[in-house]
Amino acid sequence: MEKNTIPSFDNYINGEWMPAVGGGTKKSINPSRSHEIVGYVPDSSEADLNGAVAAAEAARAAWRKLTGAQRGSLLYKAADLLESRLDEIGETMTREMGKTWAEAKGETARGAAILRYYAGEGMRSIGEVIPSTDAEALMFTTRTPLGVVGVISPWNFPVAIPIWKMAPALAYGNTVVWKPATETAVTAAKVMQCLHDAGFPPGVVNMVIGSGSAIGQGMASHPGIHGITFTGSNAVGKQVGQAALARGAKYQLEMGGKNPIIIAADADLDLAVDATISGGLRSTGQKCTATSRVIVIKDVYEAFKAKLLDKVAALKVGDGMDASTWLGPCANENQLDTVLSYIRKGTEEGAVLLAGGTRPSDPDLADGFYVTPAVFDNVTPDMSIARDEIFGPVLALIAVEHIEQAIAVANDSEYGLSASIYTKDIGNVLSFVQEMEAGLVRVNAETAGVELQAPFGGMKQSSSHSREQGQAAIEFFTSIKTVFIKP
Ligand SMILES: NC(=O)C1=CN([C@@H]2O[C@H](COP(=O)(O)OP(=O)(O)OC[C@H]3O[C@@H](n4cnc5c(N)ncnc54)[C@H](O)[C@@H]3O)[C@@H](O)[C@H]2O)C=CC1
Ligand SMILES: O=C(O)CCC(=O)C(=O)O
Repeated sequence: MEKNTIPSFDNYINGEWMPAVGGGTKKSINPSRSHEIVGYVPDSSEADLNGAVAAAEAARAAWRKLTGAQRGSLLYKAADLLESRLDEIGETMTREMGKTWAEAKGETARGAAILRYYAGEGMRSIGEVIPSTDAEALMFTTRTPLGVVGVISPWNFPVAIPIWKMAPALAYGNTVVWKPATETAVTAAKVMQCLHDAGFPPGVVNMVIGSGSAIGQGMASHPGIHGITFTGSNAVGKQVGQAALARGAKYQLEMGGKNPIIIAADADLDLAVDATISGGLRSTGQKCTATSRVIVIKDVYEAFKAKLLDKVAALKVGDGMDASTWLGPCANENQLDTVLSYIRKGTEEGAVLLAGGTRPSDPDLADGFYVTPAVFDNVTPDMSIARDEIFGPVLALIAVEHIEQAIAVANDSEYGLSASIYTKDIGNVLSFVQEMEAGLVRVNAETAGVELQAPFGGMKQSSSHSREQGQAAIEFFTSIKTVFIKP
């Protein structure tokens, strides 16, 4: 189906591609050149969602009865297909949300690795034997799937995040209805095509593309969805959680971050600068694990700042498909507006903008949602740029006297997702690891960079206190059943 050579994509329901019942479509555009349409995608309504939920419900009994190994074999096939389409899917991701092609391909490869990890889950232990007080009885735990799982995913990791939700959901015997972000729905359709080609039975995994208010909220309130897993903003996450709680469904929320990096006086400053740049500015700062508060001990503040500014000045902003680009555009116009408004606010509240924070002067970039990477000096912990999640290429430098103050400032946030420290001092490391209120703490490493085999999630407002990925995923996607058997 082509509209003037621009491809159109459909929902995927009960093993078939189909347009939205009402026929509505939306454009997915390229944030590097906003006039360029990447594809038309469905603007679905409740009728489409109901169809997908009904298909997932009809498929779930047979899917649950397969062995874990049988389910896993389909995940292995999907991984191979995703990997074989890495360039194409990576390019689509770059054209839809702007991250560089290298990052997009890396994320797609990570998607394949996640699929393989959970394919193997089908062969691992799912329970334990517990001694009974009855000498004749055998007591043990097993796991049972939730049923139909709703997956609401954002645009910033359009392959990895939905896969780290869908792969365990499917491996543990659930069926899935997936609502991707419309901004990256073409990428989603290409991921879905891999699952289709892998041969999942009709109805086991479904995709409905549409607005958050219609399909996302519709999923959270749908009585046919037994568990809902969400990644995105705090405001929406809380609505999803409340709607799920109101009807007694299980929910899991991964939301924002305001992640600090602490630079101790004994840090290797070159490595710390590289980690700050990579953690804070890759993917244009649009990671929930992105570094945004850079807390530096005053003894090395000026030296660190000079090295940071040198390297930030060398970062090339441009189209992510251009091999020389280091930093793509913001993913959409709202993100660009948010970033520019925080840059204004930062200056108004008394921080000093040392670099970037403007639209690039290159006329070739005028039609994209570009902003140059910003570094703020003289930031105090009460300023908006030190408190709110900006989700853009903005680094806020905060000077502190000593490590205790650094950790106190780092903890002075409503969020608690990831945090890092650069130091060689074991005392600093131990204080940081023990006192830092974050779900992911990293020593001599950047704040971003989640490993698929380890639990991932935040403290405080960053999550619903659950964990995703690794073995932790089983806690959300299954219920424990305690079995007591007596002759
Ligand atoms: N934790 C993370 O990884 C992410 C955080 N964000 C944060 O959110 C801010 C806004 O970005 P958005 O794309 O607008 O995030 P969002 O929270 O609106 O979108 C995330 C997902 O939720 C869906 N959604 C939107 N409204 C919904 C509703 N009422 N009920 C159910 N689902 C709904 C969206 O369609 C998308 O699939 C960003 O600036 C950033 O701060 C955004 C994306 C990812
Ligand atoms: O840092 C990462 O690799 C993952 C980040 C993430 O989960 C997110 O931005 O939602």
